[in-house]
Amino acid sequence: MTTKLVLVRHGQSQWNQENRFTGWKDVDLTEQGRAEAARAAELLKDAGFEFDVAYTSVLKRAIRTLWTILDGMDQMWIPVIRNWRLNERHYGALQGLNKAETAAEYGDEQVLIWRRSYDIPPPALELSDERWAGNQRVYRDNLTSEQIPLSESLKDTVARFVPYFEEEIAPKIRAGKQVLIVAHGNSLRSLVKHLDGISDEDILKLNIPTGIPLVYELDDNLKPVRDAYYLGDADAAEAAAAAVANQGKA
Ligand SMILES: O=C(O)[C@H](O)COP(=O)(O)O
Repeated sequence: MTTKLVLVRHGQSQWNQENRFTGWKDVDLTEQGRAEAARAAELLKDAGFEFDVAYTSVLKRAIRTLWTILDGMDQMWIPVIRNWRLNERHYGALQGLNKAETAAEYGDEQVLIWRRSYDIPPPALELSDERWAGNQRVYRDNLTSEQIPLSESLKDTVARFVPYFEEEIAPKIRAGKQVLIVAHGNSLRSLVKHLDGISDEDILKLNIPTGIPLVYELDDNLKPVRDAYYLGDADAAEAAAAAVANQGKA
């Protein structure tokens, strides 16, 4: 049996628009981001998707994207599960800084390492930093202090998201349920790495554009039976991914 799994990165957020490192900062969608989510709904509806369950993070840019997609598809009734394990990779002390300005200060190469290396985390937050996620009820009440990151590499993101995917989401897909996951650039990169078996080196080149549904067709072992593909205009998706890559250049 082949089962489809759809991944969507949230639409453009306020800090995407301002080109700032976002991570766990809970910024909302821009008007363009809302339009991207509405367009994703149209593409999914036209392709005939009927979802059984949806997963998202506890960050409003992803939640609102999911709401907009389900609203546009008239499937708002399906179960929605929010979990912090789908959150964006934590960007540590870089959260809030402008990406191009950071590249001008530290160099494009250093910013590429912080953004895309597999196991090198960005500089860590101090526990006393007002940006520390433990100051917010959503994390203080639901995570242990060890689970609240001060910074995360992609490897750290894989370590918190992929086991959740395997334990919670994979059984649903194996049971033939049509699953929608709306998450973030780097939490989705960690899942794509896992599904496609991408090496630690090659994952550096992978960029995921905002608001475009990425479709996997998976066999019973959750191995892709063909390359995953973006719905809609493939050239536009490729150009949008290239634009994401360029955000970290001076
Ligand atoms: O957290 C962020 O800034 C973005 O969601 C992803 O950023 P990146 O493409 O710079 O890793």
